[in-house]
Amino acid sequence: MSAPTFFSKIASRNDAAARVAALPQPVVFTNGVFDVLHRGHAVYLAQARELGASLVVALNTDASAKRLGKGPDRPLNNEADRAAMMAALESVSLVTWFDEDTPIELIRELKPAVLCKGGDYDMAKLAETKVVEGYGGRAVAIPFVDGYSTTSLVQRIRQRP
Ligand SMILES: Nc1ncnc2c1ncn2[C@@H]1O[C@H](COP(=O)(O)OP(=O)(O)OP(=O)(O)O)[C@@H](O)[C@H]1O
Ligand SMILES: O=P(O)(O)O[C@@H]1O[C@H]([C@H](O)CO)[C@@H](O)[C@H](O)[C@@H]1O
Repeated sequence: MSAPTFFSKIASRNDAAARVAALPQPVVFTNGVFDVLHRGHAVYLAQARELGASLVVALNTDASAKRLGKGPDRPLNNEADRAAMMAALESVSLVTWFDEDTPIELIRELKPAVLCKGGDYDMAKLAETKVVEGYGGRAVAIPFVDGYSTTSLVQRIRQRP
């Protein structure tokens, strides 16, 4: 049996710029850990995709994700597994990674037309917003879907007897 075609949506950091340039434009970009997927992520990504013709998801590498301090054993899913789950979603056009603390360098390189985060972020306070607006792009917060977060899901699973 051959590998599912969605694996072809995964691009190395080195290949990301060329792959993004070949996507239908305008490109929407988002970033994050996306450790254990939940409904909030699925709705968020589908709504982000509607803001353009393609959606690029940049995942924190495992080393970068660990530095965010979400917990000593986070991420629970490694970077290759998180990328596979992202690529399997219909709303996602391309998946890549970044190893820094923020996606700023990658955004400078890819120059997406739209930068998205969930409504748990104030876009006006993000350094990424200045970068995107600096080349004529826009930064958009997608409404938060209440009651869904990976951290609360993991806590609930761990509390079960
Ligand atoms: N419930 C939600 N509704 C809308 N957007 C969300 C929701 N949860 C996360 N997002 C967005 O998804 C992206 C990735 O978020 P992240 O992987 O940190 O999810 P999380 O559930 O908050 O995880 P954690 O609890 O581990 O911090 C971010 O842009 C975030 O704003
Ligand atoms: O999954 P998260 O925690 O939403 O992802 C983080 O987002 C940060 C955001 O873009 C700026 O605060 C980013 O800097 C961090 O590297 C994670 O991707």
